Amino acid sequence: MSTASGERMKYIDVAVAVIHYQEKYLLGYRGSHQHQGDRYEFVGGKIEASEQPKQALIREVYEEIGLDITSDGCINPLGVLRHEYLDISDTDRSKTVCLHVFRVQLSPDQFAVFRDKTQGCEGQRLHWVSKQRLLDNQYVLPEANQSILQWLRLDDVICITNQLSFNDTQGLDAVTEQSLVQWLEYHHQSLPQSATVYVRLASSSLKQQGRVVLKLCARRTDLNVIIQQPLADYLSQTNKLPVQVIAQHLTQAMLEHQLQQLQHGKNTSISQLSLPITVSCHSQYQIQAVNILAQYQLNHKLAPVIGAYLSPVQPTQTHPEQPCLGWEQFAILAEHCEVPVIALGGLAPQDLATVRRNNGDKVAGIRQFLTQEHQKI
Ligand SMILES: Nc1nc2c([nH]c(=O)n2[C@@H]2O[C@H](COP(=O)(O)OP(=O)(O)OP(=O)(O)O)[C@@H](O)[C@H]2O)c(=O)[nH]1
Repeated sequence: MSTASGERMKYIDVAVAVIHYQEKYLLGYRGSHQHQGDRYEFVGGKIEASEQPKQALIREVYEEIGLDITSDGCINPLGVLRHEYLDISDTDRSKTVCLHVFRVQLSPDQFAVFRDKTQGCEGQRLHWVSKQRLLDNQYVLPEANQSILQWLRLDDVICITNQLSFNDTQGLDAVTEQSLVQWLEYHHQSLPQSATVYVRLASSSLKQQGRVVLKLCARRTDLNVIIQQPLADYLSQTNKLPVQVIAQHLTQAMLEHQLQQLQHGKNTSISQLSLPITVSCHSQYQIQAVNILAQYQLNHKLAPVIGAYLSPVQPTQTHPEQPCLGWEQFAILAEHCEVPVIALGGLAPQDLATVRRNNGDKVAGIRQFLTQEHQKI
């Protein structure tokens, strides 16, 4: 594509492999002559015209490091990122890359063969690095990769709290002291150590909800907490946002509202908080909405969308009659989502491998994620 002044605008699709074995991640190193050179990178390269992203991924991984990822291990999509680079040659005005990012989880046998490799098939340096150091930005990566790190920061397993009912029969919009104590005690006992937890509270005043979240965070300083977006805003405005809060959540209704804003040419009304965003969705239409919102946030350098809960996958104990997606439909919908998909509904933490075989990346739930047997902290 050329502009009136003859400057070219390039657009390239790239397959990117986030290869890891447990908490060790594989990075290559880009030569100084390459675009975004002298930086670490994930293994990957351009998708050819005749290829699907996953085919290109398999080819690139084989060409670059000699690993056949079709035979063993597990591949699942993480998301799609479009990023405009302006740091390029005089003849090109800009270059937009569309990164199709996949998680490639190696089997123990694959890792045993590759753990000592320090050089790829094209002579490039290879490094196995710890997840902690990778996420701490110890390795300078191409600009577009910041979003990938944000995705990886969210835990693989997310607990959701039981609802806490508020009693507004007396027009007080207050949670009874007794039910609050019970709710806190139960979650204090049942949430696993260092869990990532979406604190789901029935609608009530933000003041009431804030009180509950502050009490939970005071008792369990080890938790990583996700709360709904209006509550995050409220706590931030009152300077009370606990440090444990790692993300703000949009319900399906909030997501659709944001989409309407964008369709009417308005900006989203999500606050300027830089807290990453998670969203709930149930249909192809809502996945499109997630993709539009995620790209908008990225283009405007706003808080990134780091995960989409897609539910219900299986029947749940509380709503066995509710129609659910089933794995086949889940896999089709998840494939179209441009941020990592969190499977929810009738699942247990042990289902993570099945989730990943079906294009999801993380697993969430209530009953089977909270355990009374968990050791008291
Ligand atoms: N392989 C890889 N490429 C990435 C990553 N992140 C990212 O923005 N890119 C961009 O995606 C494009 C990948 O192109 P490439 O590696 O096939 O080719 P290249 O531009 O380095 O060299 P070439 O044009 O001589 O083949 C580059 O513009 C690169 O900056 C990443 O983690 N891995």
